[in-house]
Amino acid sequence: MSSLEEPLGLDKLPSMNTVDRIQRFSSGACRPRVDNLGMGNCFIEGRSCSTSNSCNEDYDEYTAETYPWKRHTRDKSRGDTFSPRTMNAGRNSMKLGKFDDSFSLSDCQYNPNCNKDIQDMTYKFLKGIPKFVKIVEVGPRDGLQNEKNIVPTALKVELIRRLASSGLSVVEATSFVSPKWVPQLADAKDVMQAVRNLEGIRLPVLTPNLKGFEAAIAAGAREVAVFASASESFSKSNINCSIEESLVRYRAVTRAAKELSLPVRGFLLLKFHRYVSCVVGCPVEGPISPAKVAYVAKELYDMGCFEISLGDTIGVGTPGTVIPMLLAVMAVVPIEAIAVHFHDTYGQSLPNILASLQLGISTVDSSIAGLGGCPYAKGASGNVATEDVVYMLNGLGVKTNVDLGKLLLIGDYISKQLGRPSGSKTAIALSRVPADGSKI
Ligand SMILES: CC(C)(COP(=O)([O-])OP(=O)([O-])OC[C@H]1O[C@@H](n2cnc3c(N)ncnc32)[C@H](O)[C@@H]1OP(=O)([O-])[O-])[C@@H](O)C(=O)NCCC(=O)NCCSC(=O)C[C@@](C)(O)CC(=O)[O-]
Repeated sequence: MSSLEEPLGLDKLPSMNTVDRIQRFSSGACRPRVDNLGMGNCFIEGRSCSTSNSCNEDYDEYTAETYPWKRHTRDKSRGDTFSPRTMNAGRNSMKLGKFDDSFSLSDCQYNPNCNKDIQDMTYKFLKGIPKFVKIVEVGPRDGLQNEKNIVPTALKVELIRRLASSGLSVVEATSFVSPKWVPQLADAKDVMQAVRNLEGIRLPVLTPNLKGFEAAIAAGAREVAVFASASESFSKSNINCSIEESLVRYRAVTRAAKELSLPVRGFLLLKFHRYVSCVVGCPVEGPISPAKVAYVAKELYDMGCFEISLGDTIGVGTPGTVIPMLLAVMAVVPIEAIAVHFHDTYGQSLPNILASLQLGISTVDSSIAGLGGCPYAKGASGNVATEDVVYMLNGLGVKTNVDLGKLLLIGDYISKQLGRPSGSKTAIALSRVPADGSKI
């Protein structure tokens, strides 16, 4: 393994003091936002509140609700104990069957049901995790944009319809970009017109400039996303302009959207260049500093993007690189406006998501069946699979309102239509479990 391939070690992580400070900042960041883009009240850990004090008060109540064993430890006389069962919440709770028995070891030393140290450690490890996580499904856009064969419009529309019925509240529908650059999404207008009246679902679309924005609005889009890069070379290869030029374009888009009172999401494409050499053979720019990422994120936020999705476009980040980058962004953008978007090239998505959740981030992008890849990012593989994210969140007791069973069926459907196995580890694992042994 060359030094370029070595993951960053713990010694490169910020000190706990920094993390504590930022966590305090994140509660402090719980403040009303003055704009008309749907962020009037702060929204932290799945609940809205209007002042940082009320958020702090809510926190105690929230931790007690989310981690019932915290209360249980205070009331052992009732015989209540921490049980793995309490980790599961929401519509898709895992029904623990045979596996549950394996936790009931007679030796108390190894039994989480009666070991207070384990309860305390578990609580400490999980306490920053939000109670509710919003999943932004990007399969129909990011997932399909890199498909070599043109996917029929009717299939794209059917995929969006099915995803909308799974409990997801946001499904990225398509991109109004140049068909010369992304031929797969040349049918953006037809897709949008077919799904525009779906109820109970937000359907943002990507718009790289005013031309794309106007086409999106004409086709019925009611939410748009702009996408900037933290790397000059990547900005050039993806949207054919410098970072500053892209920010000028996006200011025009956000201004136009504001006039129509439409929300704008901002994507910030990252490349952890330290690792690029092992993917494409030549590091062009060296590492992108967290400060550079924070600068572009703040520009997007200040121009009116209600949410900034931080995208590890080629999936090379590890918690060692992702955490410092997130801390830098959290210092300038309120935590409730930050989302994370990981590709799974090196299998780092779930650890990166867990680290993000521990910092308090509560919006995660993912793609059904792990579809995806960016046509202008060589080596980019699929996004983290939505099924895998929901499986992990269910296991953590975090609510998503998404039905994992339905997701698995949709993932199976689209994988079969595209003629390839699912990229979801959960889907693959469960497809091997006999029907009567399924835990879902
Ligand atoms: C930005 C441009 C358009 C600049 O492309 P350009 O060639 O510099 O544009 P131009 O202004 O010189 O115009 C060239 C032609 O494109 C047309 N044009 C111009 N704009 C549009 C438009 N909106 N829709 C349709 N057509 C358009 C324009 O009308 C003209 O047509 P012609 O006169 O030659 O017939 C181009 O580079 C482009 O479309 N890039 C999109 C690349 C892309 O979609 N990448 C993937 C999305 S980013 C991503 O996947 C990462 C993300 C978000 O998922 C996060 C992560 O994974 O980390």
